[in-house]
Amino acid sequence: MSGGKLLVRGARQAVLVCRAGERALRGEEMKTLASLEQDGDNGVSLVVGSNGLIEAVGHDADIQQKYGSTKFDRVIDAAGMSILPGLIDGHTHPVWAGDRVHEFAMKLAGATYMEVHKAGGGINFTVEHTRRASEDELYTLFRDRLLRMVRAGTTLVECKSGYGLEVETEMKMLRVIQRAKRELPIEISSTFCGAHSVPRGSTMEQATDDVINVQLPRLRELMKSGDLEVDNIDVFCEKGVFDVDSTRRILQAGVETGLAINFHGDELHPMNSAELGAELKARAISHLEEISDAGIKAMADSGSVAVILPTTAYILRLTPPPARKMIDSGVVVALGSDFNPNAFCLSMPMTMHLACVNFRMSMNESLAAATINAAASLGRAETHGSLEVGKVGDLVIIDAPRWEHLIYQLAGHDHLIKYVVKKGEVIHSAA
Ligand SMILES: N=CN[C@@H](CCC(=O)O)C(=O)O
Ligand SMILES: [Zn+2]
Repeated sequence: MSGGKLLVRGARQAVLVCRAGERALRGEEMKTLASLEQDGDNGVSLVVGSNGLIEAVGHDADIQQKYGSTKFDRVIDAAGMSILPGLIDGHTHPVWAGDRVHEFAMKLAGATYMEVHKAGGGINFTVEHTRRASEDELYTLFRDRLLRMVRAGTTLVECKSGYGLEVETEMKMLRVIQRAKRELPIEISSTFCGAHSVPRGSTMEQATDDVINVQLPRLRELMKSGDLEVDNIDVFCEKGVFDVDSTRRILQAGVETGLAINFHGDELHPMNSAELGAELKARAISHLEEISDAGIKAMADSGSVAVILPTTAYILRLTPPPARKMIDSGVVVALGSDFNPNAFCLSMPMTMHLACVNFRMSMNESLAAATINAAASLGRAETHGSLEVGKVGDLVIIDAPRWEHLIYQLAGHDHLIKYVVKKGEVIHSAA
C-alpha cells in the first residue's frame, strides 16, 4: 500500500464489537464483546485505507511492520485512549420547527403523553410549526442537531419525516433529509413516516388512504427520478392513532414502494404490534414498552430488531420495555436516542447510560445495541457497526483507558470524545 487515509496508533484499547462478521449479536453474544488491548508497551493501531474502509486492526508492532513505509493523510497518536466503532442511532425525529418546552412543564405536572396529544399538543403542535417553516429554516435547525449528534459520537443515524402528515410537507421534510445526506459528514438512513399521527380534521381511515394513495405514490415518483433516496416506512401503531389493520395496509404499501419496514409499536398500549411486525418480516420495530410474551417470541423467531428508546420511557415515566426478557429470549436489541420535541436528547452515550440504569442492560449490551445491532436495524450490518477489516472506517476515540468511561461518566461525552471519524476522515476533533 503506498498511501492510506488514517492511522490511529498507540491506543490502550480498541473495542471491535464483532470479530467474525456477525450481522447482529443476541443473548449471551452481547455480554462479551471482541476487543484488543495494549500489551505492555505495544498499543493498538487501526488503519483506514484511501477508500475509507478499515484495512487493518492490530498491535502497533505488527501494523508498523506492515505499514512502516506507507504515507497516511493523517496519523493520530492515541496513547492512553480507547477506540470504538462510530455510534449508530436507530431512531430519531430530527426535522421540525417549534419546540415543546411548555409541554415538558405540563408533563412534569402530571399530564400524560396522550393527554397532551388529545389536547392538540404533541405531534400536532409540531406539525403546525413544521408546515409553516421554510425548507431552509428546517434545514438550518436539522443541521445544527446533526452536528451535535456527531460531537456526541454518532456517525450513522436513522431520520424520520412525520411532522407534515400531508404530501407537500412530508416531501419537504424528506428533501431536507436528502440535502443533509449530500452536505453533511454524518450518514443517514431516511424514513418516510407520513402515518405518524392522524392530522386534525381527518379520520384514521382518511389518513390511511391519504398515505397510501397520495403520499406514497408521490414518494415513489421522487425516488424513481432520483430526487429522493428513502430507506424505510414507518407508522405510529397505537391506540387512538393507527390501529393494526391500517398499520398493516400502510406498511405493505411501503414495501411495494421498495421500503423496509421500521415502525413504532406497542408503546403506550399493548397492540400486538410485535406480532404484526414479525409476520410482515419487519426489519425493525421501535419502543415495545408494552410488548407481549408472544410478541417477544415472534420477534426472536423473525429476527426483526427491537429498537428500544430509554429517553422516552424516562421522560414519560413509562414502565420500561422488558429489555432483559427480550435479550434473554434471543431478540436482537438495538438502541435509539428517539430525539424529537418530546424527548430532546441528541446523545447516544446518554441513551446508553439510561439503558444500563433503567433497562438493566450491561455496558457491553448497550454498546452492542448502539453499534452492530443498530446497524442491523437499518440493514447496514454488513458494512457498519464493528471495527472489522472491510467495514467503513467510522470511529470514536475517547480519552480514557477503557471505553466504558463513555457511559460511566454521565453526561461527560463532551470532555471524553477526542475524535469522531467518518470513513477515515476526522469530522470532529476536540484535540
Ligand atoms: N411515539 C411516537 N413518536 C415519537 C414522539 C414524537 C413526538 O412526540 O413528537 C416517539 O417515538 O417518541
Ligand atoms: Zn419515534
